[in-house]
Amino acid sequence: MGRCGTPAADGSFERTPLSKLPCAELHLHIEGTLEPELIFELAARNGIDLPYADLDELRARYEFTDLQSFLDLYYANMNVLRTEADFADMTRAYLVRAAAAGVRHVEMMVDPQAHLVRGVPLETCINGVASVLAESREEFGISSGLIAAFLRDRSPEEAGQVLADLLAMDAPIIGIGLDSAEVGNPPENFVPLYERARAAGLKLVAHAGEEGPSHYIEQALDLLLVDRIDHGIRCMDDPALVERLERDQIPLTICPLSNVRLQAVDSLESHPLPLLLEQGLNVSVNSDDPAYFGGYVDDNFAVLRETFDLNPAQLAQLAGNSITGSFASAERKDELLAELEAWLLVQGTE
Ligand SMILES: Nc1ncnc2[nH]cnc12
Ligand SMILES: [Zn+2]
Repeated sequence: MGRCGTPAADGSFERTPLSKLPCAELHLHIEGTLEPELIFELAARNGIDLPYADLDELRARYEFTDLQSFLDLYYANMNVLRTEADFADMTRAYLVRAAAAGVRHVEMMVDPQAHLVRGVPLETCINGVASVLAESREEFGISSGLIAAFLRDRSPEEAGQVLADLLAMDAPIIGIGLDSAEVGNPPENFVPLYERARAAGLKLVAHAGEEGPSHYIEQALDLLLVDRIDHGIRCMDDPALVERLERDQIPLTICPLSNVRLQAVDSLESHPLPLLLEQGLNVSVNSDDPAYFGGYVDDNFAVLRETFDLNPAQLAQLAGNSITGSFASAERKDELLAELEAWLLVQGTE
């Protein structure tokens, strides 16, 4: 199928807007949804002096050269999150936007250590986020799960203690993840953490091959035994690994706008996602930290569609991968795949 839409008088091509593509979002840091307006609102509510005079001054900082330059601002802005209500408001704001984007299931990460080091108790961040997720299906039509992500640039011992505390409080988490500064902090450092999480019946994901080398992806698979890889784009450096990812249908949660903004790729045009999709890998589209990278999941789909001229069947394949790669129940997956099939049928007639 070619482009759908109508050529404008000046010859440019105006695409017909697609009706909401139903999908799952599998790679989303809830703290990365903290929009500048909410940062100012929470700072005022909590009596915090921000180091920015106004929204424009804050927005001027959203120019990143690499992952670390983003992480510095991401962690600094979290300082406004102090109470359960702050975490709950941030989570609700994301769900409102995600529902508008077509998200029907979300598995979101939270970074407990980033709050603990600021003196915010585990219960405050977990209960604040989880209280809103508990109602997400009823309120927003979005089923959900929470993943506790561990900071790989802090010690494995600290991560182990936080996992023990999460288990002791019976935190409503479905799995664990591994994020923050990747290069120099390989998956192999966290083998005992992942063993403990697996023994507790948790699902396992890890960022690997975002900025770090392709063998970090292999370590995450072989040593941590992860169920999916967050990012994974550096697999392109190793054809045998690409073949393995295809053969074993390992889900890769890809974040195109993030990769562009953090300069993990030279440009959107050179992003490997279409090649990986064409080669049959289980790649999905996600927003990572949408408040920082210029768009939510629908924006990511829109730029991909525009840049690579993706047709509805290809968009449905990407959305289908997000559903099959999720940890949703078999029943929920069937429900969402049926919705997607209905979406695809309608595309031909719009
Ligand atoms: N893209 C990303 N990579 C690693 N850690 C993160 N934490 C939040 N966003 C991240
Ligand atoms: Zn991420």
